[in-house]
Amino acid sequence: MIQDTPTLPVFRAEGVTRVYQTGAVKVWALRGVDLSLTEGEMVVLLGASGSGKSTLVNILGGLDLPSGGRVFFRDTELSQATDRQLTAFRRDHVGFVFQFYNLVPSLSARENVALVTEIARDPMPPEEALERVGLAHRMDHFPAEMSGGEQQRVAIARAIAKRPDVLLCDEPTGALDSKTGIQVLDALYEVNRDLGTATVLITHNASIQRIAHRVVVLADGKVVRDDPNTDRVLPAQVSW
Ligand SMILES: Nc1ncnc2c1ncn2[C@@H]1O[C@H](COP(=O)(O)OP(=O)(O)OP(=O)(O)O)[C@@H](O)[C@H]1O
Repeated sequence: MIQDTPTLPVFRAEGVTRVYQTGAVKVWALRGVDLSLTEGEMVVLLGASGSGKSTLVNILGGLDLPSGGRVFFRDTELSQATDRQLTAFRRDHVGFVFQFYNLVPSLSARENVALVTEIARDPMPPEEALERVGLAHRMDHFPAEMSGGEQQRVAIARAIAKRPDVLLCDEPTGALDSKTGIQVLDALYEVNRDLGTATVLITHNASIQRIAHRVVVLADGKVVRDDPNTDRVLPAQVSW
């Protein structure tokens, strides 16, 4: 068993709602979510398709605003922020990892990561970011020359190279088989452990919850479970 319990709040959501309106039809994607995320914590977010996971993570990451309720990043209220403030928040504090890697095909792994480090305030060298995700030997490969898991690890290197405070991952292993999926989880696990980056990981694979400090389950736009994981394991111990 691995014991490490971080404590300070990095995100706080209070009564968050999100209603999508398409014509006359309203969809209540979030129906009053209360949640806090602690500095350095790894949270796995589970829930059926349509339960509101991506909506919640997009709001935490400043990609979207709630319809009601309040969201704070440390002392800053995101739910009151202007577009310009949200852009600055995302640039300075958030790394995103999505199911599809969105790498530039004509650029090497190193160059894909350098796209971000060239505009960040205090970036790590692209080489260090790639080493952290186990790709020291693939720096000059192009996306088409890499496996899905390697491409996703380049995407993780790109997300962490600007040293974000939080890493928001929406189905990062959704397109991967078990072997490459575990390599991707290893990279996320080590970033969280070694850099202390608070991490939210959305997944449909319930066995992945075993690597989390805390497990949150959404159903129908509400938190129906929010529990610490007292028996954390390494990604290699997850049965896929
Ligand atoms: N842009 C949008 N316009 C209208 N409805 C939307 C929009 N985005 C999401 N929804 C609806 O909001 C609800 C929650 O969607 P969300 O994508 O947050 O769920 P999810 O739990 O991430 O699902 P999945 O696991 O399938 O990705 C769903 O009913 C979805 O159809």
